Amino acid sequence: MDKGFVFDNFGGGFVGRDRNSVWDSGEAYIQKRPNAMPRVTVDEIIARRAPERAAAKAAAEAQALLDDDDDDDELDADDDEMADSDVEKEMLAQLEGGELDFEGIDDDSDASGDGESEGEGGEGSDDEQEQDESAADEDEDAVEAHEPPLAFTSLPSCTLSRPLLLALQSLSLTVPTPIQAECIPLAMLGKDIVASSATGSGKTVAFWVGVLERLLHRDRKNPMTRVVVMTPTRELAVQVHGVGRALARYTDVSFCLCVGGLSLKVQEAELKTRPDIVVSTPGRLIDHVRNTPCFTMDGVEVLVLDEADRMLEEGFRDELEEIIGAAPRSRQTLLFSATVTESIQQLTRLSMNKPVRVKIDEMGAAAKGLEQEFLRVRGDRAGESIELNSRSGERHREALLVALCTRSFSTGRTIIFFRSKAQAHRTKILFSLFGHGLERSDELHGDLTQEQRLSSLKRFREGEIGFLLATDLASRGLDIKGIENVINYEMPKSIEIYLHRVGRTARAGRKGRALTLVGESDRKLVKLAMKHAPPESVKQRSLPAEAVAVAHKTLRELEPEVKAVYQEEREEKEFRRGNMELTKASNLLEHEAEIKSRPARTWFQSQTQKDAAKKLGKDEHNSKFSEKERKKRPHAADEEEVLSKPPKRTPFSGLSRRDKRRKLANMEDEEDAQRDMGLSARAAKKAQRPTKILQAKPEREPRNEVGKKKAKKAKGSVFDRESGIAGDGPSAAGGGSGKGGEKRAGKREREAMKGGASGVKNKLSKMGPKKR
Ligand SMILES: Nc1ncnc2c1ncn2[C@@H]1O[C@H](COP(=O)(O)OP(=O)(O)OP(=O)(O)O)[C@@H](O)[C@H]1O
Repeated sequence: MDKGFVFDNFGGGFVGRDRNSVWDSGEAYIQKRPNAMPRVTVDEIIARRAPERAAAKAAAEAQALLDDDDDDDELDADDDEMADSDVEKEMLAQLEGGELDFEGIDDDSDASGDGESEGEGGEGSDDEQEQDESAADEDEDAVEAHEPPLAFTSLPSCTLSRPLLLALQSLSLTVPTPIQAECIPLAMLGKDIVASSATGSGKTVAFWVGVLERLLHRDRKNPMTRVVVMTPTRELAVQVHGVGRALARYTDVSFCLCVGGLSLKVQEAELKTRPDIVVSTPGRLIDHVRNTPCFTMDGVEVLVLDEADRMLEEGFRDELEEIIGAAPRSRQTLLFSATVTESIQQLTRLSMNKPVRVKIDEMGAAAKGLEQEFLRVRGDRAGESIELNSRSGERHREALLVALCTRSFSTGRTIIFFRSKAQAHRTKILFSLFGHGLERSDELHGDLTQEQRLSSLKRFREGEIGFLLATDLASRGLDIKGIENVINYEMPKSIEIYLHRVGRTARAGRKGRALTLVGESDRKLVKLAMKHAPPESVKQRSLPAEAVAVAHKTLRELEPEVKAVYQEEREEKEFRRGNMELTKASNLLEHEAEIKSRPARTWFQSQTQKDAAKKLGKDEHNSKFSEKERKKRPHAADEEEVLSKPPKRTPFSGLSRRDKRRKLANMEDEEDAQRDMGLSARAAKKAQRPTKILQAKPEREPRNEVGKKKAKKAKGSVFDRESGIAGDGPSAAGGGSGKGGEKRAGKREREAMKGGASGVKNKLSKMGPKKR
């Protein structure tokens, strides 16, 4: 392995301008429904409302001319607005007071903050970046001018086939990255692999080359699906599929992309041709396994899980178990991710064959060219006037974001991550209304149609828009050339999610910048993020108070318009729903016979189960650092401890569903057997009991209610009382706890059973006289 590996200048962006041929937008798989109403976008609604807005603006200006005292208007504002202006004042005071420095981040490293407030410094850093870019471009030209080295010839101990070498060369991939150098030979040998390396280090090529090389030697007379590659998101599947096809362009290997949200029919038709490779998301793959007659996983020789740790999280786990169960045990399994967690270790123990662990970078290390900035959001502390997630707290963040995006993040492409779809959508509305370049933005999250999602991504990668407002749907694997900045609107809930998000920039040896808005409660995660970063790459950013205040004021003025857009969206949605119902009904009337004759599809999960799994997944994804946990462990020495803590083991941990069921059944059988044994022991003892015992009633002391209850519990079984065990002390009769007593008595009974009926007899004969 080349320890001193440095990326050449071609790297960074399978789907960028330079590698357009790799990118397959997945459009071919989109099923066009002629009768379906297209969804209206935020931009369309805003454009439609333009005349209304202009009229409202004109009216407001006219009113302003008539009304001299603007300040009085401000005072008339409702409570909310008062709260906002309070926020503004407080913010200004804090910012002007220079309170923005926070512990945990090197105080010496706030140069960028100073630069920002001076204005020129911020510009300067952008210039530097541009210079870097142009130098990089020049270098590219220079390298293109002379003959490039033959691709991947430096791979130790293996030789790749010519079609693959040619494809690698055509993609300007000449020297294998460390993860590729390690994994390709192992994959070609058919070994199971668990591989991890930093984001943007070339893991996709690492598994594709090994897989494709194996496929070149397949039995062509017997076509079948031999390789299944799975990814957690549809967009990543589209990208991975595109890279695979580009690498296989000089071979006869065939592919099929099977992801949710795209046409089932197109996929079914392709699966009929028995493609060598299927790239899929788990849900859709199960659908095909169950419902597409010609598709089976019986011939699968290689199973690849990209972003494997995510796939093993709640929400995907059950699906994955079903898929793994459907593939032959003799298959080769390859797991790749930048973050390898305990869940992967569990899988390796269960369903992999002596996997080789390849680890290039330290867990928690971000890409080398990444500059990490943190901007403190004041008032996120509990008890302060601006509460986290309160409306005013949210507006404070929005103002900071807008100020950032109109200033130092206004150039280059920026991906902004949000925890919720709702906030991503609201920000899209705000950006579009705000203008000043922010309207060049699109959203990417699960509330959009697949067509819209792919279109957003396409526009972003082609540079049509500068801001992609995304949820964690886009946090893993996406490799888009030219993403210079990542902004985290809020700190994600775990260090893994943080690493994946910021890993969308600074890929393949390029430089990039990630800025995170952090609150007081995020301090520990910030420390964790800094742990593996060189000190000079971590900076604290501040913003001029005036810029934030201006943004705040404008956003507040836009609020009525935001509400109007929401209203239009609601109406639009209702209308679309009605239209859909109508189309459905008319289809049913027109094609009733055909629809009813279709074989019923079977589903892996019902909609309720699906929703529950989705929710669980979401909770697990977002709650690695739940507030509850924080409160419970306020003095935890190191948050990493929490991360590395293995999940609580239950008797069923790590078992497949079938084994779980089997174990449960065995346990139930055992319980039944024990219960039967107990019953027969009791029956045996009963038979041995003297028929009549004449005993004077002991004199009873008066007891209070509690005493009565205790006495009732302490009575134990008839056997205990009569055999005298009860008299041995409170514990013997279960005096302390009725249950405990019963348990102990049960044990004795079992012991007695072990010794057989004679043992019982002996014991009883020993006890009998004592009692009597
Ligand atoms: N051998 C190579 N030489 C130069 N560039 C490469 C090489 N291999 C891959 N790259 C570039 O590295 C970039 C990142 O690759 P890839 O998407 O596979 O990273 P990754 O490790 O899977 O990242 P993530 O963890 O974010 O999924 C790609 O744009 C590709 O162009």
